[in-house]
Amino acid sequence: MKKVALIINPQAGKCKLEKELDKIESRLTKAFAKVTIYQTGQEGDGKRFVEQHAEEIDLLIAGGGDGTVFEIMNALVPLENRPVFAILPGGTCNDFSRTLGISQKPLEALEQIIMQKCMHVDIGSYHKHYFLNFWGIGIISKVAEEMDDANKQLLGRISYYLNTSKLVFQDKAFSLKIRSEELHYDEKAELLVVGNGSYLGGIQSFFPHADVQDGKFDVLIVKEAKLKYLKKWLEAKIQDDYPENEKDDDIIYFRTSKLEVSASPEQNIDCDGEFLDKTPAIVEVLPKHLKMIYGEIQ
Ligand SMILES: Nc1ncnc2c1ncn2[C@@H]1O[C@H](COP(=O)(O)OP(=O)(O)OP(=O)(O)O)[C@@H](O)[C@H]1O
Repeated sequence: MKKVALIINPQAGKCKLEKELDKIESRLTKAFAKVTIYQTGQEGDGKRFVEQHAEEIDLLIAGGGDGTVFEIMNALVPLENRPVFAILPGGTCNDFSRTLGISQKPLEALEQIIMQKCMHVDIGSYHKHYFLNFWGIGIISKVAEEMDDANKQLLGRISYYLNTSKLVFQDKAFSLKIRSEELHYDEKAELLVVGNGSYLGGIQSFFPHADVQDGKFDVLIVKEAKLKYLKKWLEAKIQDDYPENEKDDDIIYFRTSKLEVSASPEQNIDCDGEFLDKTPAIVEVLPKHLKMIYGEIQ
């Protein structure tokens, strides 16, 4: 790979990457023949850069938090000639970079990127929006909506779970209808998570064994989000083992490549932490759609 572009959000993660930018630039220019570094000034700049320049380059690096990666990836996925994509993690959670075994230390991550180990990864899609990590409705979106910024800054990813534990005591049930080849569902639920990557909120929580090359989502429906499930999810993290729940009627887990989802009342959709739409939606895998750089996958 010769032509490389790094799009960096200098504000992300309390300027984590910006502080290392001189070192990042000198290392990249040593490793590649042509390097362009573009610093975003506001939301939308990353998208414009991709639309104008991505098809001319070999490797595109997104430097920032999950919001920056989401914006850049969403502009990249629809292009016909897509460069190899890499994430230089610079935010709080950096979920997909973790799934790909990329170091959370920027200069170590940069060395992994320079090694250029690539794999084709699945992308989630709905209504021409794309996600790397998850798509969800129900208490998952409420967690993000109700998370205050001060908590997020102070406690980082742990605040995600503190908020979840608050929410399991509230009644958030809605009528959920799912149509997929593997499952038809017509009942009350409090949570639906469609997972692509294995990390959520910086923790390998819901789907520790998710495979980003299998052309399938991991889908979790929780009928009633009792506190015992929160305990199970945390235990699953600790034991690195998803709780098999065939015996537990309140949790349904299945895998699929496409599902149609509707809800009553309509629900806000949380797509990799961004809120763009409400239900109904058709959620689909784009198999092995992006070629991405990976590090040490466990
Ligand atoms: N220069 C900039 N100043 C302010 N916002 C920016 C800038 N460049 C991009 N943005 C927007 O800021 C939003 C948040 O960025 P991002 O998620 O990368 O950082 P973060 O919020 O610090 O990270 P995290 O969400 O992991 O805590 C994104 O939607 C992005 O488009």
